[in-house]
Amino acid sequence: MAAKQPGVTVRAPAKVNLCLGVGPVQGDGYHPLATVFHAVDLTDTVTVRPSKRWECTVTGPYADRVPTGGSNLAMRVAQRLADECFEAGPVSMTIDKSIPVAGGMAGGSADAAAAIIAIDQLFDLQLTKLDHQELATDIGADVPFILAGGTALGTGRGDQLAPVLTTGRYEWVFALQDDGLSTPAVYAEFDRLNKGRKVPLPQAPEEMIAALRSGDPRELAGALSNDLQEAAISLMPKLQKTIDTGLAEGALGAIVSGSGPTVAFLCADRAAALDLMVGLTASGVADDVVSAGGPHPGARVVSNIRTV
Ligand SMILES: C[C@@](CO)(OP(=O)(O)O)[C@H](O)COP(=O)(O)OP(=O)(O)OC[C@H]1O[C@@H](n2ccc(N)nc2=O)[C@H](O)[C@@H]1O
Ligand SMILES: Nc1ncnc2c1ncn2[C@@H]1O[C@H](COP(=O)(O)OP(=O)(O)O)[C@@H](O)[C@H]1O
Repeated sequence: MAAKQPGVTVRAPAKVNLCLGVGPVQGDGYHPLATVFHAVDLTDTVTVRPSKRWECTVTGPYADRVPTGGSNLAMRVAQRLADECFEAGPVSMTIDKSIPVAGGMAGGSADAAAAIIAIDQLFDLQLTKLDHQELATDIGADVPFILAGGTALGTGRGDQLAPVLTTGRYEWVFALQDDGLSTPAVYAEFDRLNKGRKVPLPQAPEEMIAALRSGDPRELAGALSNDLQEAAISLMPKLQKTIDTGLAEGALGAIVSGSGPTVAFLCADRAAALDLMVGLTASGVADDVVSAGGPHPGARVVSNIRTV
């Protein structure tokens, strides 16, 4: 086993589901989805260096909420590749975390996607795109999209992807909560709320796809939808006030991001986003407020470290 360079740094984006259609739970415990993923320029940065022993350090505002052992999704990727590939071995990993933890923005998936690219390059494994996708799908349903980035239709568990044509750039404000929501708990709440109802299979989101092609943020705002929103609000009722406040403060549209509890607000432009950040911060309906634009590329190498 020999690393080809002293270190590799990869950056990976957060996502918001612009629409999230959820079908009835299947025998494997997963729900069939029809979702449009959208990557935004709120990113985590993962650096790997060859090491004699496994190490993981997390920095940034959410560091204390992220595991550093084998349950860290990025470490899981690195350890899997070390087990499976003769050329790969232990690494010292640093995760600089800006994506909220358990926020419905795929932060753990972003780190896992970054680790796939970083370990491949560090040990020159020469994995194919298909190898990347298969490993990503195995780690988690959101990981394949984070590798791809941009805006994409996700079906199956959310891991079957097709790119969606978009025009222009969209400005978002995200209202964050200190407490996270567990993804399995939100899906379980969706099942509980729908007990006795016939949940249809999710349909292709044609209105959303047309809105993205138009490039008009007002049209996009009208097409936002999330079948998990009711469940997320049921588990965290204060999110309804966050949504109402952001809309009253001028957001074009609002949606719980994935399984929540982050709320995503779509704004007319950058100036409107900055105004909304001020309004949301002053109202106290979020523990933190950040802005980001999309679409953004998927996980990418930002530097090959040449000196140790
Ligand atoms: C809800 C979504 C929307 O994009 O993301 P988040 O908002 O959590 O980031 C995803 O479906 C989350 O994807 P991800 O967090 O990668 O899920 P996984 O680790 O594969 O699965 C965790 C658990 O979520 C549930 N799950 C996940 C995906 C899916 N299509 N149906 C499900 O029921 C299952 O209970 C599963 O055991
Ligand atoms: N690299 C990682 N970053 C964040 N959380 C991680 C990571 N690896 C494992 N986890 C675990 O996964 C859980 C969900 O994390 P995250 O991906 O941020 O949430 P979500 O699925 O809501 O987007 C966390 O509570 C944490 O225990």
